[in-house]
Order: sequence, then structure tokens, then C-alpha cells
Amino acid sequence: MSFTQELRQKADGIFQAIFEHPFVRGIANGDLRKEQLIHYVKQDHEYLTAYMRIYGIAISKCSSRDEIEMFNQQISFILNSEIHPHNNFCAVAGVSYDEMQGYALAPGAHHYIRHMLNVAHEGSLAEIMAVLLPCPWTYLEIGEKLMREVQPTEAHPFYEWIHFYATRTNTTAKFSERLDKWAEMTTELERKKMTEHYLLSCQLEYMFWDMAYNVQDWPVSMNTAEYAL
Ligand SMILES: Cc1ncc(CO)c(N)n1
Repeated sequence: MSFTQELRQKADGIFQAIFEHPFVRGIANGDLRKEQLIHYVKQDHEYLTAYMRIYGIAISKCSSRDEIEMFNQQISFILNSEIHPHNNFCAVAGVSYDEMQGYALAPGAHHYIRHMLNVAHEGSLAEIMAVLLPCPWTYLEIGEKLMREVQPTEAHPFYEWIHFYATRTNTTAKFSERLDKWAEMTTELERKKMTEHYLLSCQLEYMFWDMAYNVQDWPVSMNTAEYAL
């Protein structure tokens, strides 16, 4: 079994919990509330911006143009393509995407972003790939599962979202291929760290859905427009 297949197996309990999460079930059933969709888009817009910054840090640690090219493609993908699923949620919620941008992070998004940034600053390129991998991987499997289960037609409110992620095979495959090569060459200690980063990102994926579903905010309210945490 390859290193990434082992990671996937270790995280299976978390993947199953994500598939059963009420927000993911809400995408399947098309019955999410407007404020849940809005909260998700606001937080995910900031999350994906942070994700690109982490690609930037990863690029600073690359040793070949091939590696730089892989991250470059991924940055373009976020900028030019991953706006479509956000637009799908905005259309259903009846809001404009432009107005969903620039909000302060809620605790769940804050926690996840800080985890990735910490690994990005302190870890190796392989560790960064491990912390980033649950993002494309969990969404790919959610998309594939909902596609099989719901078989959405264009009349389904989240048809575009489901199609988008069900066909996003490339990122997970490319990242896994690289990571498997690096994992073979590295030490047991490094593989242990990669496993920890990956599993924690899976947990934080679950918590991100929870944050959106519960429209989570800080326990004591403050003017979030003024204080970008
Ligand atoms: C939190 C989160 N995880 C994964 C993805 C998929 O790219 C996303 N857009 N947001």
C-alpha cells in the first residue's frame, strides 16, 4: 500500500463522519439555509486565499521548476475555477459573491488556517503537501459520493457544486504521486509528522463544515468588520 493510501485508511473514520455531516447532507438534499451558505462562502473565500499563500511558501521551498509549475497550476485553479462552486452557493442564497469577501475568520476557519501556516513555516515541502492534501481529497470524495448517490440533474440547486468537485481528480492524484515519492525517500520521523499533519487537517475539514452549519462565531461578539483576526 502506498503512503497516501495508508493516510487515507488511517483517516477513514473522519472521512465517514464528513460524509454524514449535516452540511454535506444538506448539499445532497438541497435544504441548507441561506445564512449557512453565506457563512460557508465568506469563510471559504478567506480560507482559499490563505491556501494560495501557503502554495507561495511551498514554492519558496521547491527545488525544481516542475514542482513550481505544479503549485502554479493550483494557484490558477483557485483563482479561475474554484470560484464556480462559491458562485453556486451565492446564487442559491440570493447574494452577490463580491459582497461575501473580506470577512474576519470564525474560530473553525482560523484554527485550520493557522494549522496550515504553522506547518508551512516550520515544515519541509513534503510536510506542507501532507497538510494541504485533505482539502482536495475530502472534497473529491464528497463530490464523487454525492454524484453516485444523488445523481443530480440541472434542476438540483447544488448541481454545479457536486459536478465541480466530483471531477476534481487531478489535484489529489498529482499531490499523492509526489508525496508517495518523497515518503519513500524520507525518514520515519518525517513520515510520522506528515501523518499527524494530514490527520489534523482531516479533523479541521470536519470542523469547517460544523462551523458553517452552525454559523459559528466568536463567543463574545465584536465588530468583525473592524478587527480582521
Ligand atoms: C475548507 C475547504 N476545504 C477544501 C476545499 C476544497 O478546495 C475548500 N474549498 N474548502
